[in-house]
Amino acid sequence: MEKIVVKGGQRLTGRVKVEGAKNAVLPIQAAAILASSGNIKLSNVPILSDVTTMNQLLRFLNIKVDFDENKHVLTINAADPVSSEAPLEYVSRMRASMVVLGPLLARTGHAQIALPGGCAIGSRPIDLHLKGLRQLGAVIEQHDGYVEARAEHLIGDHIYLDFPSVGATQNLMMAATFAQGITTIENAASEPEIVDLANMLNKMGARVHGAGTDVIRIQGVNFLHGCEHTVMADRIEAGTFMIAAAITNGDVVVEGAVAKHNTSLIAKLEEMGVTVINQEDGIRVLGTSVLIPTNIKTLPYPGFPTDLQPQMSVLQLLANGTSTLDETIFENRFMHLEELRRMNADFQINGPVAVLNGPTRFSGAEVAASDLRAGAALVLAGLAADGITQVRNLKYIDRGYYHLHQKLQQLGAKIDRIDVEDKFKLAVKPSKNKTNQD
Ligand SMILES: CC(=O)N[C@H]1[C@@H](OP(=O)(O)OP(=O)(O)OC[C@H]2O[C@@H](n3ccc(=O)[nH]c3=O)[C@H](O)[C@@H]2O)O[C@H](CO)[C@@H](O)[C@@H]1O
Ligand SMILES: C=C(OP(=O)(O)O)C(=O)O
Repeated sequence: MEKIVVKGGQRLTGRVKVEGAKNAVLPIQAAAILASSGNIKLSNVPILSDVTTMNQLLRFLNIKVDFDENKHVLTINAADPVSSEAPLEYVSRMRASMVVLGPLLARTGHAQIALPGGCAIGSRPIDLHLKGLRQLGAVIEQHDGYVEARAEHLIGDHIYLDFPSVGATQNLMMAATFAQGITTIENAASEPEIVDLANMLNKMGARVHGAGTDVIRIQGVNFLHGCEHTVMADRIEAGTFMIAAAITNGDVVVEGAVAKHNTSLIAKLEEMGVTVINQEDGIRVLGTSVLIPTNIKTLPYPGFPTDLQPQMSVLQLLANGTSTLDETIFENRFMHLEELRRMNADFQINGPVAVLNGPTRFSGAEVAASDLRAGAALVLAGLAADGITQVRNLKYIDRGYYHLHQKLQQLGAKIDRIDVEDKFKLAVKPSKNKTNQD
């Protein structure tokens, strides 16, 4: 078992580079299923366990996948006949496996996917995905823990989403590329990752219009082919480093970060007294010694992203007074706060609202990540804490952050990733060499 160990108190300075976006590349990998000829060549692909899981799932579906990790280039070829079943083994490891439903159904007329169930942050139903696919003419049944969809032909329709679900919008957009006629998705999600997927689909020969707004129109085509595409920068990873800079009163340039993708975060950082400068090569964040409290509500894009809420709660807890956090997207996304209590945080949770009483003097403790962003939040709290913080359950952090500890190290953090077994072995058999325990 590995842990991230942080000795707090260092001001972060310097430059850090953002990877390609996890939440953009996963649906884009799934979209490759639709290409019955040619290679899909993806650049700027992040090296993350979720990307590996999606690659394994594609291979299981009889699709050729080659990931050149040195170059961050992923080549996918789905020219051979594709099988249509995604078993629980993959779906349970990564909920985003669900986005193969739309493309599999469109390509093969059949898709059988293990039901994902909930996860640590909430229940995460897929009713909107299924409702939309039914409107396109799919017959859908649930049995033995699977959802099974069939459709000889999908036919375009007007779909209204009760909530602008990111995954449902992606699944429906991909299914509709092969539907006869025109599909309109109203109250569609407008996240930048939706735009990235639409751009990629259009390079494959699809006709998707309006992505990035709340009405997306897709004119069906008969055939999609290979293309080349560069995955957008990860706005959540970028935001995590921007918050880390603010947490340590640092001065950090987040290279490759796109300001227009993080306007809500920038507005909230500025409200708290942090200086944010939009530069040609990224975003520079300069901290402040006195953070002003602020109230935050998570919302669909362009509202404040739920995926930055746990990290931002750490900054709010450092502010000079009481802040609130209203989590409207996932009903159970405060798990990190209970761990932060072990680091001296003072807060009350009233349903979807957390009242965070700052200023907090975090003290180091042993804590465990319950999900990806909770893990990032605990590492960030460790950067500001007195003493040593040890964060367990790194498998969650590895889903969405590439070399988080090394990147923070480059910025001056005293942070390491250690194998607990090795440490134990070291403790029982001390080496003659002197080791630096910092
Ligand atoms: C891989 C990926 O891109 N994951 C992101 C995606 O997840 P994901 O696509 O799962 O998120 P959704 O936008 O679908 O979910 C948002 C809300 O809608 C609800 N809902 C969703 C679908 C449905 O059929 N019925 C339903 O009720 C969910 O329970 C949740 O409360 O968007 C979330 C919201 O920005 C982010 O936190 C995730 O990081
Ligand atoms: C919730 C997240 O991802 P997923 O939807 O893959 O669980 C996330 O990226 O924070």
